[in-house]
Amino acid sequence: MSKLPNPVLAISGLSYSIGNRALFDGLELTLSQGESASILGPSGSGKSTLLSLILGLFPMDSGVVRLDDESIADMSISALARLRARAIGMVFQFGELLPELSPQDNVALAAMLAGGDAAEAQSRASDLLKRLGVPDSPTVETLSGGERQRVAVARALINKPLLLLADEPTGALDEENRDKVADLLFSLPSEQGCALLVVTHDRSVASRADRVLTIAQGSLQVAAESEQGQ
Ligand SMILES: Nc1ncnc2c1ncn2[C@@H]1O[C@H](COP(=O)(O)OP(=O)(O)OP(=O)(O)O)[C@@H](O)[C@H]1O
Repeated sequence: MSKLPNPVLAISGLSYSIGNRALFDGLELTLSQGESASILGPSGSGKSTLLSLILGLFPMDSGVVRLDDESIADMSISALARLRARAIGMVFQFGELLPELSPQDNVALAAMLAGGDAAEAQSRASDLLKRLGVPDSPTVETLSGGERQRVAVARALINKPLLLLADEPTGALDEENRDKVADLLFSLPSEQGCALLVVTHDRSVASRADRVLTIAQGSLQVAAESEQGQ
């Protein structure tokens, strides 16, 4: 029997407090390539903080976060930055694109910053945007919200990440664009072989994931069906 690959993300015993409030207390989460999970939760429950801890943006109080089998707490800042660039793609609520650049330049820039060749980056960006159905435009400012968010997804994918993190990726979209972007995101684990972790308030988005989780008593629990909107 062939050996299963190690998980892309493995969190064990993660604890983190802000002041005297324990946001996480022994939180566990494992995600492998091809899998998706969503985290639902009210405002302030710690969803964005969890993503920041996974990215190693600030230190946890205790526990272990392993990305592509490397423990991030044991890494230097520069090694962690390289691991992030190589292994993680990130989609934010408002896209966070550079408004004066074209869709293609927004996407290609992410590949060039990761050390890719400029001509190859442009060609891959153009292919990816075509596949995601984004029209050409001199700047991203003239695109619709849904189109801009698809540019953000293309930018997150250009370096072929093992793990895609999305923080309220549909929070700024109307219902039609929300559904298109959610369909696209949740098609990626099987099409691209990445793992996907989405944090959202939106049950209809969350329910597309293989596992729908919620933060309760400092850890992740499977969300009740009533919470999942099913
Ligand atoms: N730097 C900080 N200093 C103090 N409190 C903070 C800080 N960052 C976050 N918090 C608090 O930690 C809690 C979790 O915040 P977080 O942004 O992770 O929640 P969230 O679930 O993502 O919320 P939302 O859905 O509104 O984005 C909140 O109560 C927030 O006020």
